[in-house]
Amino acid sequence: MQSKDHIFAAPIAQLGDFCFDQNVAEVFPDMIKRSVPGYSNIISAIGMMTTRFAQPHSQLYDLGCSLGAATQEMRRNLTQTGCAIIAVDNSAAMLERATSHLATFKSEVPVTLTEADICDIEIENASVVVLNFTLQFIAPDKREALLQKIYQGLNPGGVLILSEKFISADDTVNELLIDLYHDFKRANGYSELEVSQKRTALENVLRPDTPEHHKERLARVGFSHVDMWFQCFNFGSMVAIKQATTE
Ligand SMILES: C[S@@+](CC[C@H](N)C(=O)[O-])C[C@H]1O[C@@H](n2cnc3c(N)ncnc32)[C@H](O)[C@@H]1O
Ligand SMILES: O=C(O)C(=O)C[C@]1(C(=O)O)C=C[C@@H](O)C=C1
Repeated sequence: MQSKDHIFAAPIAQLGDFCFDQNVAEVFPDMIKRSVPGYSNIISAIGMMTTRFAQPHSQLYDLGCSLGAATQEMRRNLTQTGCAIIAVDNSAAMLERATSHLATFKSEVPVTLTEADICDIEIENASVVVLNFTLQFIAPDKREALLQKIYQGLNPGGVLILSEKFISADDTVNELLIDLYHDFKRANGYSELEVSQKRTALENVLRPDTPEHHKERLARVGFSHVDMWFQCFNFGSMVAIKQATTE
């Protein structure tokens, strides 16, 4: 039975910055399902792209894995031999639950769960790298170096799947998408107070970029083929492909 997200349901006098602590980890499946439009579609597509892009005897990375939803979907859809998945998160509470969650599924694919800052880990012999609503929580001045490391650690023909909350470069559209997003949250049972308090708590920790900024930065670090494959309101997912040597 999944616990319901009521974290911001009551007035919080000293509202601090949002963090992925025990309270969040306990309700995370409900929180992310009711807070990210298209989340389940994105997770399914990560599985489909794993089937296409995973290379034999390579590594796949889930960076900011939370409870391992993307890791499990990659594992379920891996048809190549000799692959291993490395799932990284800097929240001990998330990893603790990821360990028990992933253990409930049978699989021959080895998964290494690592508690670390994704800015500090090595990426090597990678065919698939997933940043599923994680980069937005990385300090903006650290994002390019992280993406550069990912690009360099990817094998030719490898893919980065980057899902994010976005801002629109057009103020009018940005306001519309934020309003539609809040309508989405209300339709999913969140109160005005929950929407408002969560928005305040996220202000200093979730720093979204425009799709254009993402595309420019991904091209700058070396990706040859970049575009959005999914968007719903101010949330979406991009693919960035490292040129295969035969091209
Ligand atoms: C919105 S959740 C990601 C959702 C998850 N990828 C999924 O698909 O269900 C963001 C995650 O990134 C993790 N995170 C944030 N900053 C991090 C960092 N610097 N290093 C590692 N993990 C980080 C958080 O602990 C949290 O679990
Ligand atoms: O922007 C918001 O209001 C959100 O709730 C988004 C968001 C996210 O994109 O990661 C923030 C925290 C949780 O991880 C779930 C969803």
